[in-house]
Amino acid sequence: MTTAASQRLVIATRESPLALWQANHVRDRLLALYPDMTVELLGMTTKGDQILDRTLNKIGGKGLFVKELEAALAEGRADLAVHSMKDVPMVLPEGFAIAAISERETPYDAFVSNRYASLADLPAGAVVGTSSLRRESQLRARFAHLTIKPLRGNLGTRLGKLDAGEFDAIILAAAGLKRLGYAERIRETLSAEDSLPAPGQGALGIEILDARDDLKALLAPLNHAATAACVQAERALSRRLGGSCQIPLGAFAEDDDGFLRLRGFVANPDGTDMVYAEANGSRAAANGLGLQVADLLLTEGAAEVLKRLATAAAD
Ligand SMILES: NCc1[nH]cc(CCC(=O)O)c1CC(=O)O
Repeated sequence: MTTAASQRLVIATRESPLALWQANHVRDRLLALYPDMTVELLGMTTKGDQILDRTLNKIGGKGLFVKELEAALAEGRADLAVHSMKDVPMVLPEGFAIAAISERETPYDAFVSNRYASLADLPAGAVVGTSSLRRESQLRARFAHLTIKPLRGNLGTRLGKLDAGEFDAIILAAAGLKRLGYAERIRETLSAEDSLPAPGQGALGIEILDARDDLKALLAPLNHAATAACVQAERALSRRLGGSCQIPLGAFAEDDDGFLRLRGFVANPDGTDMVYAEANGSRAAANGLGLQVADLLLTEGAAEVLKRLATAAAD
């Protein structure tokens, strides 16, 4: 058994520029804590990166981005996998754990356009690119006059399609744009009222094999308690509602000195039957808060919305 100081760790990561930025960020933080450690990246291509002509909800959802990385952990080819928490399924496979969630970058969605300064400026028929049912339902609820078209691919690809004139505007996570140095392309940061973020948006998670107690101690300093509690509440809400990217759902928690406010919504993809709920609770009870807001949503109409979505998906 080597000590942490001289340990060699391998981080499994997707090879998109954003994933590599995130893996390098975790490596830098580890090296700052443990200067004598060796940290290497193992780049991998996932199914979610390969299949770009269909929307994620049609090809199996979020799990597509993490399965290959988990296989590398299980086979001992890597010690850690770094993920955007937004891409991590609500239920981890048996034997895996999220050992740390680092401090959140901005959680909000961003409006990006070469022609218009804000969402409210878009004229009738303007074409907005997004493949997220969460973003689409919220846009349609407030701006029924817009045309929503699918947009997939990594960040650079998406900006390229906007620049090629395929869209009047696109909606992206502000966090990814900031990390990759594209902050100046954000024309408007959408508030939580404009576009409630996705569970885990803007937060990074480090996944390990649950049995690796050695890594848990080592990674503990990278965990940010407030972010971890917010993400836990958001994910508990989403999990209770069967959360996946097949459901138009948002969940967003904010931590004010140990006191959480959690907001959630569910709607039809066309923005109708929008159900919204929120509640407050202590950081220590984050999981229960998620379940509480999920139950509020269910009793206020989300149960019917989810049932209709399930029926439609089975057709
Ligand atoms: N769905 C892909 C994805 N996963 C995480 C991010 C952004 C970074 C983050 O939320 O941490 C993005 C891109 C986007 O939604 O624009």
